[in-house]
Amino acid sequence: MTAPVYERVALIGLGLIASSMFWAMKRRGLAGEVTGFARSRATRETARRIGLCDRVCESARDAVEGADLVVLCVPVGAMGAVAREIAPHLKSGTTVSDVGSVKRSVISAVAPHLPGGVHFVPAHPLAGTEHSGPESGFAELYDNRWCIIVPADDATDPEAVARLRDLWEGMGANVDQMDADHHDLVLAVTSHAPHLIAYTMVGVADDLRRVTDSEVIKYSAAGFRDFTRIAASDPTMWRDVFLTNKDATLEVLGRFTEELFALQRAIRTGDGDHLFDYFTRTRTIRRGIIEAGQDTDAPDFGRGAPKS
Ligand SMILES: NC(=O)C1=CN([C@@H]2O[C@H](COP(=O)(O)OP(=O)(O)OC[C@H]3O[C@@H](n4cnc5c(N)ncnc54)[C@H](O)[C@@H]3O)[C@@H](O)[C@H]2O)C=CC1
Ligand SMILES: O=C(O)C(=O)Cc1ccc(O)cc1
Repeated sequence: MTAPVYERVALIGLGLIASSMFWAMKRRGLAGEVTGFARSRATRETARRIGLCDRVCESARDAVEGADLVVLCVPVGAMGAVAREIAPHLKSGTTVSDVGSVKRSVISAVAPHLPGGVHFVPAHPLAGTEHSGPESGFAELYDNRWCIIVPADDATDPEAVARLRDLWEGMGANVDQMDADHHDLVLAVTSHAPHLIAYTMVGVADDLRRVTDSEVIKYSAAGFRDFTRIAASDPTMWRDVFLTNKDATLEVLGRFTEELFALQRAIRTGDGDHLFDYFTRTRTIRRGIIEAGQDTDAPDFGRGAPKS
């Protein structure tokens, strides 16, 4: 057990990410009391039944009252509305953070609502699964994964940043810091575009089912199974990710399409050298990741550098 990093933490939105935070905080005694709120009554009832949060409140206002840290764990498109609702009830000196997969749009949507005296320290744990809801969380989700802290501006109180860093490290994560635009571009390459490609591939296979009958499922190889896992991710969350990280995702998809066309052309023209060289280059990238110790064949990404 460690000393609590925060006496009072409020989690708004009680799905995979918030529930994993709760169990991870409890595992190491990182928070005195954790309150929670979710919009749906059914989610609040489930949370109470499984002991998720020390106190599940009937309003966001009650949950944040007196909190030292408030973490917004709702879909990216809902962050602004939640910030507006809680803003008048935050005490001075509170830190507001979030866990959204996109940072620039969350900063733009949340920051204008927060009163002076409240520290805004956005963050993004690079850890998740295709499951959602209060029952999908587990204490180990963040172990040895990256969490990226993205201070809203240069004037952010360094002590507030350091404290949030302590919390994420206590929950098992390795913490890095980045600016919002860089974060959104990196994530468009490593997470957002790959998710869209998985959604597309599963959609294509489903279209072809008319031709292949149930063989798509029967003979699906490991690669395709990974696609189906990713394509089972929450539709609301991913709709919001693409709508709010529009520019970076479109930039990456533009480059992806160009490369795909070049590979398509190589196949059509029988240009084996092009295919061989391309696959040799990509194999080197994969080997580099393994040598850096950033992959252990885990199904999800975001494994942080091993703790020394
Ligand atoms: N699922 C993943 O793998 C990861 C998700 N994230 C980010 O974390 C955030 C939460 O994602 P998950 O926990 O996976 O979602 P989830 O779907 O499991 O949970 C979301 C929760 O927010 C609640 N909610 C939705 N709108 C609300 C509102 N307006 N007011 C109050 N509660 C509301 C829902 O009822 C639900 O309890 C998202 O912003 C997502 O981008 C970040 C890293 C990984
Ligand atoms: O399950 C997977 O493969 C993921 O990619 C998890 C994930 C999804 C969204 C994020 O913003 C961060 C991590």
